[in-house]
Amino acid sequence: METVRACGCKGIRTCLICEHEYNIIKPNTYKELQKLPSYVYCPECDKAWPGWDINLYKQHPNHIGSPIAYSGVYIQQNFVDERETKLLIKDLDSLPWDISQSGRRKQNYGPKCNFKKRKLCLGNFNGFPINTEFVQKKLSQVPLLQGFRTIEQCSLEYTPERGASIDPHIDDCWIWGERIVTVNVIGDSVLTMTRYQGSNTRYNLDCVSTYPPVVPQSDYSGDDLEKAPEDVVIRLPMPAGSLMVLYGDARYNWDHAVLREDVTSRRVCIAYREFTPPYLPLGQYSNKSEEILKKAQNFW
Ligand SMILES: O=C(O)CCC(=O)C(=O)O
Ligand SMILES: [Fe+2]
Repeated sequence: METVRACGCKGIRTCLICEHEYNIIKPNTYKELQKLPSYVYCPECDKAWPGWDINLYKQHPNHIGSPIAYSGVYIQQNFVDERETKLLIKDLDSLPWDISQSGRRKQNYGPKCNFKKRKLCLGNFNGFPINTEFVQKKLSQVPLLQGFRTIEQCSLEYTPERGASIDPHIDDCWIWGERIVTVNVIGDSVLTMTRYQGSNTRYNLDCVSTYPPVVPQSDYSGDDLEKAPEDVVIRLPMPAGSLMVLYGDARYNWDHAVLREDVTSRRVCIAYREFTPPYLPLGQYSNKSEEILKKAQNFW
């Protein structure tokens, strides 16, 4: 699909709008993944239980079946309350939304990054909207996020009308640090995890071995639990108001995706990213990031 599309999709990315306009038929990832063994992660017991329906996590502590361990995910429910959610949505919607790919809209505040050439520049980055400052303050209170310095904040909007989704991917590993933070503002949804099978050259994964981990690697391997099959799907709940952090194994060894079928009402989340160690103060490339880190302290 090389046609320039008004919806914002390019190449292999599609949404309902361009699929209808250009009669694009795509394999149904949701249906395909449903054929595999699947587990639903429970934030309360930090284990994944057999099943597909995301509501299964709500059965805690009365889960059914044999759980498996799933490492590298932290979910804090009710991270933002109803009053904060209402304020946040009103304030985000008072700022312009840009169209993005696969039916999403976004509000991106951060430096310009060329992932292919591994080049970073300030662009027009001037910090973050003042009305979102309280969220960053709350993030700084989370023990797992000690030392997290936000350098990119990106609001994302998904609607069922546009059939919005995000294809399975790993976030870039040259510039974006270990902890991938998402604040789910409205619209319960699901992050679907599948094992990454591709090469080390994609997503700049080859950079990971060149810097130290930020989150200490735990020695707990879930030894007492059953092992996950190779071809497995792990479903992570993203209820409205919750905080999610991906790190370690879940961050680097698994693709994450938001499937169209899991967007049943308007969903808005805010994604936060930090620099990799070489771009932090004292890092090898700190001279390239100094100005950006300064701008990132600003709220306008
Ligand atoms: O919408 C989400 O929760 C995931 C977004 C995402 O994976 C990304 O922006 O890289
Ligand atoms: Fe991502």
